[in-house]
Amino acid sequence: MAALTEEELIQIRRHLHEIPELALQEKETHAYLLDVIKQMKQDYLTIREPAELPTALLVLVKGSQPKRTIGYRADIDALPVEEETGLPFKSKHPHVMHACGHDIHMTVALGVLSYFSEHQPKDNLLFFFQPAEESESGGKRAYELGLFSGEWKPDEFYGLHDNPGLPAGAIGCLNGTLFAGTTEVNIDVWGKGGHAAFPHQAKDAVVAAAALIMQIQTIISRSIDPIQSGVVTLGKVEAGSIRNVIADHARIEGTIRGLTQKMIELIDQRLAEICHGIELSFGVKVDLGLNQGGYWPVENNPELTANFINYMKGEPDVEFIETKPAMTGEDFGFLLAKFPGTMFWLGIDDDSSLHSATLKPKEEAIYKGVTAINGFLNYRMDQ
Ligand SMILES: CC(=O)N[C@@H](CCC[C@H](N)C(=O)O)C(=O)O
Repeated sequence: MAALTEEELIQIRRHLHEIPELALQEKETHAYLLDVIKQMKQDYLTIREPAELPTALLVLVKGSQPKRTIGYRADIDALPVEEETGLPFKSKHPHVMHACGHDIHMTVALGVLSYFSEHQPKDNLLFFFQPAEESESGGKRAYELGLFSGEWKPDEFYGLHDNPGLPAGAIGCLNGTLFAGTTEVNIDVWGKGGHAAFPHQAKDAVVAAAALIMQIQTIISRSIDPIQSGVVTLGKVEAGSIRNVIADHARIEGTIRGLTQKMIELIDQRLAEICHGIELSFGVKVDLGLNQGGYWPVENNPELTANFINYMKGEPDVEFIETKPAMTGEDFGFLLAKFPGTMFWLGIDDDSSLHSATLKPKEEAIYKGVTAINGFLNYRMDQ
């Protein structure tokens, strides 16, 4: 089979888009990726399906004169979002959608892999199809399970994220911190239930949670140097069962973002203090759970990233855009702390933001992305 064509890649992307799966549940996606990869020329490929992380997939392409192993990572999970694009190939899985464009990430990786399955690379190439980027720390899990040891250890690692704010197919990057570090926040407020008519005999978890939410929103405006930046978003709140029963429990889930580890720790600390204050003022118990997982700030390696940017800037067929840091998180930050490398953006030109139910990436980005990455890898392997 020849390297995958633009039309074939679009069909692959549409199929992946139809079968989104949540973190660590990516069985159908894994099986489909495997099927596509097995149809490629196998002469230089070794495929690995790690039992310890069953939805992950690693493929090593044997180089002709290897000086190094270059890693390339694509994340494969989706989000609990009900799709509203109206596309003929919209998600077949209720309440799950590739709303972060990981279908594009996988397709670009397959395009690059199929090219190098036909044109043996000089260096070894390691493709890592990674489960669980949105939650459950797939990158960190893979590392801690030892998946990157021996011949599977990359000397340098690259990965992309799609970006609706950039023209389709444009490459964006920054030599520095590209993405924020994040901490998942879980808060349980425990009060005392009761009759709606007798609030003085209860400890209302809803009122305490409401006050807590408003106080948390003062952390960024009152405790953080305005010249620096951070984010606290509380995306999910659950409490109560019926209008006339005072709730004894409220659950709040959210995420903290900061461009440095110090910033994240400062926000974590203020959050703990505010939770304690709510306990005192409302007579409730507040359990605060913080989990950073592998969502460390995405720090691009200075030398490798300068080289990457230099190539992309000099390539007439690539539209390169120097970007600012973003408050998105990525567990590729963990892998870049273990292996030097570069994360970059691929433009998909859409009015909808990442994580929205109406995200519709422009598919012309796929082939442009594959071409830019193939060009960069060939350039890198000549160095
Ligand atoms: C690119 C992207 O959107 N990534 C996610 C990563 C989530 C990290 C973690 N589960 C959290 O919620 O903090 C993002 O939301 O930025």
